[in-house]
Amino acid sequence: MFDKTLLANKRILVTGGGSGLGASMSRRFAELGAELIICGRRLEQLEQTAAQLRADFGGKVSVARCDIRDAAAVEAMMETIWCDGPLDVLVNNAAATFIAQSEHLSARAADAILAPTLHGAMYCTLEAGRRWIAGHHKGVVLSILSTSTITGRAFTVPSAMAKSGLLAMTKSLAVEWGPRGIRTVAIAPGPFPTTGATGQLRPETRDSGPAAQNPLGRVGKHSELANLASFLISDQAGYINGEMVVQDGGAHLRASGAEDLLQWSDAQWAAQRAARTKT
Ligand SMILES: CCC/C=C/C(=O)SCCNC(=O)CCNC(=O)[C@H](O)C(C)(C)COP(=O)([O-])OP(=O)([O-])OC[C@H]1O[C@@H](n2cnc3c(N)ncnc32)[C@H](O)[C@@H]1OP(=O)([O-])[O-]
Ligand SMILES: NC(=O)C1=CN([C@@H]2O[C@H](COP(=O)(O)OP(=O)(O)OC[C@H]3O[C@@H](n4cnc5c(N)ncnc54)[C@H](OP(=O)(O)O)[C@@H]3O)[C@@H](O)[C@H]2O)C=CC1
Repeated sequence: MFDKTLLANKRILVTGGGSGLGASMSRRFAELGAELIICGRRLEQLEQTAAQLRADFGGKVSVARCDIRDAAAVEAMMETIWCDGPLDVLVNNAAATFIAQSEHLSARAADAILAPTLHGAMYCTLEAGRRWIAGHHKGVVLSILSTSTITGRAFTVPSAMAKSGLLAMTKSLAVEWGPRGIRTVAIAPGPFPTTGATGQLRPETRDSGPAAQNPLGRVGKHSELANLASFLISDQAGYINGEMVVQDGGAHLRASGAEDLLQWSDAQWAAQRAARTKT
């Protein structure tokens, strides 16, 4: 659907690019000619994904082991990246969440979600943005958000708060950094099955499937999200700034996606907490 050179000469950092939707986006970006850097905490996972991309598309793919909760580590990663030249695109994809009754969230539990999802993405954005501005280089920040930014979402409140904060960042920086040649854009995905999302959000005891709840009767395909992301970061989308594009089959127009959990009994929630304690 795109010219095979859509992203040629683009140097792109994808946080959490070793697995899940980050890996699927990275795959499409590589196919469209981009040079990639993928970061995450699990080096082996990153190396495996990078090796596959190199084998399939032959382009340059590097890995950076980085926990984005650590501001100093993010700064060091950006320094290393910029040694070889500026980035053109940052994709804020890495995030964390889990389902929990909010009254049972400890401060550490809330921070476990806010730290990577909100703070980590902001550290990455600031480190890239200040370098783009200093070097008079154009840039794009694409953040992967959620429809919880529109509906709110029960039982994943820290995630909904973090994603809403990043939407505010996207809109605010569009105005502040637009004149410096930096675009900020976002995608709000609906349900796209990944090991991370399924493991954190859909325990076997949760019976209501997202496909059945969706107006289109299905979950999203990774290729659909990867194509939208490719367009938004490309020069073809050069006049889109400060926007979040929803890609959920219309699901949020019907429900926030947590309504089934309102039916859970305290005993079910206790079992959910106990299952977490055992792992
Ligand atoms: C909503 C749709 C949009 C978003 C979708 C996605 O993001 S999909 C992507 C989804 N992908 C991912 O999420 C992938 C990334 N996920 C991760 O890196 C990890 O799973 C983590 C950071 C979420 C938790 O790391 P960890 O287990 O090493 O954490 P830790 O040992 O450091 O504990 C810190 C505190 O948190 C507490 N706590 C932890 N889990 C639970 C729970 N299930 N239940 C309750 N509480 C929990 C734990 O008890 C502790 O508090 P305490 O007891 O000390 O007061
Ligand atoms: N899948 C879905 O249905 C939906 C997903 N989203 C959003 O899409 C994005 C991708 O989700 P998905 O692919 O499902 O999630 P996954 O859990 O599959 O992937 C998360 C990625 O983030 C990385 N990561 C997590 N914490 C850190 C950290 N502290 N530092 C660096 N990297 C980190 C992980 O790598 P590692 O563990 O090696 O660090 C992993 O590669 C997220 O922003 C999510 O909120 C939004 C709505 C729905």
